[in-house]
Amino acid sequence: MNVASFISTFDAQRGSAGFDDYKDVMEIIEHVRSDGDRALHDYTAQFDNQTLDTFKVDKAALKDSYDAISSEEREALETIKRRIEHYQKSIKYTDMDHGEFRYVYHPLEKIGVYVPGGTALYPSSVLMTVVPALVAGVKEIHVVTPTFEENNITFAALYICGIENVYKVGGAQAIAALAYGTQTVPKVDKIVGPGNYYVALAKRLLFGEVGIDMIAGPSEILIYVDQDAHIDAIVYDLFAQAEHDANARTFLISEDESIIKKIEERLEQMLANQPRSSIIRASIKDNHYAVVDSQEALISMINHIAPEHVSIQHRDADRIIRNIKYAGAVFNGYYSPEAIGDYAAGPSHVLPTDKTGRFSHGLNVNDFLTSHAVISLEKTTYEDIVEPAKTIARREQLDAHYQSLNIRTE
Ligand SMILES: NC(=O)c1ccc[n+]([C@@H]2O[C@H](COP(=O)([O-])OP(=O)(O)OC[C@H]3O[C@@H](n4cnc5c(N)ncnc54)[C@H](O)[C@@H]3O)[C@@H](O)[C@H]2O)c1
Ligand SMILES: N[C@H](CO)Cc1c[nH]c[nH+]1
Ligand SMILES: [Zn+2]
Repeated sequence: MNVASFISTFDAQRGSAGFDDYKDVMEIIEHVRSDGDRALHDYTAQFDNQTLDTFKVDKAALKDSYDAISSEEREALETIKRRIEHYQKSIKYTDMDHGEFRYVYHPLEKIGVYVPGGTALYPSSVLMTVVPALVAGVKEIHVVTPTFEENNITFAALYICGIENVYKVGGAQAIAALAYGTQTVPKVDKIVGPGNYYVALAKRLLFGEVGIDMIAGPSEILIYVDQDAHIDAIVYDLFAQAEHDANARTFLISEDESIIKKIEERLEQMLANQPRSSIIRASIKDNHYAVVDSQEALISMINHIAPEHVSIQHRDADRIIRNIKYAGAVFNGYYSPEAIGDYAAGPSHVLPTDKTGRFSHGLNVNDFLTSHAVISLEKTTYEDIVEPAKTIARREQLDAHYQSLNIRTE
């Protein structure tokens, strides 16, 4: 497929929700808003097959989970946590004080974190969301997750982060619970974190009632290769995103048609023995690859789709990466596979999907801060800048504005 038809097929197939999906998720949201915990019980039974006495996780259960993981797992979580902390601390804004104007930053008071748990455990998503929030100074963090097994590594990661408020509930109903509050789950100011199609749709619908970080839905990767690509490594890189969800998207691009053919053949062979092969097969569509005839076409394709992950395993990687404007995160070369970013590189793996990278960015410490300007002018500065303000106030025919400015110059 060439680039133009690839882009139009992509746009046509894009998972923008149909009316029925909106209707279903709106119904879930409305039920949670009016019936609180009772609705959470209903949906947890319907979608997660769980009948729970309470959603709130006992603090002791978090500690038990921590005690139950191996020392190797504990060390891995702690090492990754330190790396994420280090990265997030280095990008925290500091106050800029120029004497007259400054911005002040405050951590958000009360946030909700969605940690996915439908088809896999996500302790890495605990670290990638909670650590930036802690670095920002958020004091009250409430975590929802459809993680029901006893002594699990997601709870262990929460314990390591010192999180005490955890609720076993997932999907759109968990987002609605955090947005409106229920008898058990408190209303928060902002919800962050990734999740499947239903979670992403609920965040979309509830934005405004509650703050959201971004649309971080089903995973995506675009991989650009040249003829020297390591075929098996590329197949695993594609599988690694496809295995998250039947709605994940993978794109394989090259100017060399023969390498695409080789990767596609190998992909079929390797799929036979791959765990989660049915999810992978559902996710990898027949038309997920394209042959580009120029790197300019590739770059415009990337900037159009703004994929969650772009992996460039091509001899011209540096030149291409310089020209990418919109993407969740960009991975340069063979030793920067996307999966290292999922766990240990440092930047959060919570990234915008479904083209929303054109206007939003990966989760970071600044998503947990609000800011406001403080303007304090002396008479001389006021007099220096007031005339253009008066001119525009007059032109806007907002007389009180004009008088408010003018009276101070008389
Ligand atoms: N973009 C990112 O930054 C990022 C990061 C990590 C993971 N992810 C994505 O997170 C997702 C994890 O998905 P998951 O499903 O394993 O876990 P999940 O926790 O996101 O979703 C599970 C919940 O979905 C709800 N659900 C399932 N089927 C439903 C239906 N038919 N109707 C209504 N609700 C339904 C259930 O309540 C269940 O608890 C994947 O899509 C993965 O790609 C994205
Ligand atoms: N690739 C996912 C984001 O799309 C993040 C993740 C968590 N664990 C493994 N992978
Ligand atoms: Zn992943």
